[in-house]
Amino acid sequence: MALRFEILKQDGAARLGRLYTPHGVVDTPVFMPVGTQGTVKAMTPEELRALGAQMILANTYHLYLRPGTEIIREAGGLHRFMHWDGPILTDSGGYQVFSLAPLRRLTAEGVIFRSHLDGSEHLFTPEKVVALQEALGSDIAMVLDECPPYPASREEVTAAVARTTAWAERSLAAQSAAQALFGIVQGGVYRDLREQSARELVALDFPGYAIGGLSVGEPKELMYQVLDWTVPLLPPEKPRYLMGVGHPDDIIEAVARGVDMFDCVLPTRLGRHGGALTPFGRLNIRNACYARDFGPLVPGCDCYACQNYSRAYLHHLVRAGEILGLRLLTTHNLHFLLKLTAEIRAAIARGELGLLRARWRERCGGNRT
Ligand SMILES: O=c1[nH]cnc2cc3nc(NCc4cccs4)[nH]c3cc12
Ligand SMILES: [Zn+2]
Repeated sequence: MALRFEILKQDGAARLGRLYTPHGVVDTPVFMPVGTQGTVKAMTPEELRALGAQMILANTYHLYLRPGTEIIREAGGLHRFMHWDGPILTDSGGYQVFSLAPLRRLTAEGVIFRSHLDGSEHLFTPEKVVALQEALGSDIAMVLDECPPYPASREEVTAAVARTTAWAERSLAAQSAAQALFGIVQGGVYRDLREQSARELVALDFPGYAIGGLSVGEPKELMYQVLDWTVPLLPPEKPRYLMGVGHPDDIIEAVARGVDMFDCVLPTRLGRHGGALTPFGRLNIRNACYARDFGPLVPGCDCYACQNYSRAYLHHLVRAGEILGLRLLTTHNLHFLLKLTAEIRAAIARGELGLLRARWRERCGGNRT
């Protein structure tokens, strides 16, 4: 099914856009909080909405194994089941099978794997994964693809591209509901394989395209180079989604190269371990130096956590394993990334993304954001 995508402004390769989904309009560039098991961990949908979240991601692999997509279908679909009425994108599970499931076998038909929960054996085929996502009722579904690890040989990546294209074709043929399906470009870090994968998928005329096979441990510079090769080959009038990204600096660099959609577990996963995103890199509140620091988590941050609690209190909560600690850190980290993407959209609207990019580079210097 086609997905209406409007480009309101260009700033270099960066685009300010609007994505019209059955569950609402999304302003792009957009950061999607990750709700792997049908919840963005520790956050209610109302809190997500208040933080400015527009669209969230859920994982077909996890929801298929538990509670099962049939239960979710009987509940009326994932939106009703989890009480989130905004757009939802579901990942197909190919990546999760490779990164989570012990024992898996790739065949031309699909991937056989054992559940990481109880060891039971399952088969994912392109057709089955489309059907699962239709049962979940997500607004945007991803094809079953093969994401090679990093590093991977040319032979491995060549085979992954061929399988990904063949599975993409079968996925389109298996569609029966009005759900937008995105193709996923693979090709590792090999320019010719990226070009081949993009060319083959563009010929299949998907309503949107994801760039896969990145944020899998490769150096940042290599990820940016793969984007330089790949993004220009994708239809400019369709949305581009960089899977699993990411860190603030990576989001800015990818937007500057023409990417519109992002997802990453960083803000929630980092928050659960006491990590906080700041304009100057990261801070870990568990550090003893914060035990008597009565200032805000991040001075100048206007989020609920920074406005109402001290570093000392957050240090205590996280050290004591108190649930409120991870909720407050998650609140701050999601606010940080959602606010950054709002600032990116405003900068593109003003034709000043270059300024934001330069400011971010000088503030962060080399350290990880
Ligand atoms: O090629 C892909 N295909 C389908 N889903 C993906 C999800 C992905 N997520 C990451 N990285 C983000 C991560 C965060 C923590 C573990 S991985 N890279 C990814 C690549 C793919
Ligand atoms: Zn804050």
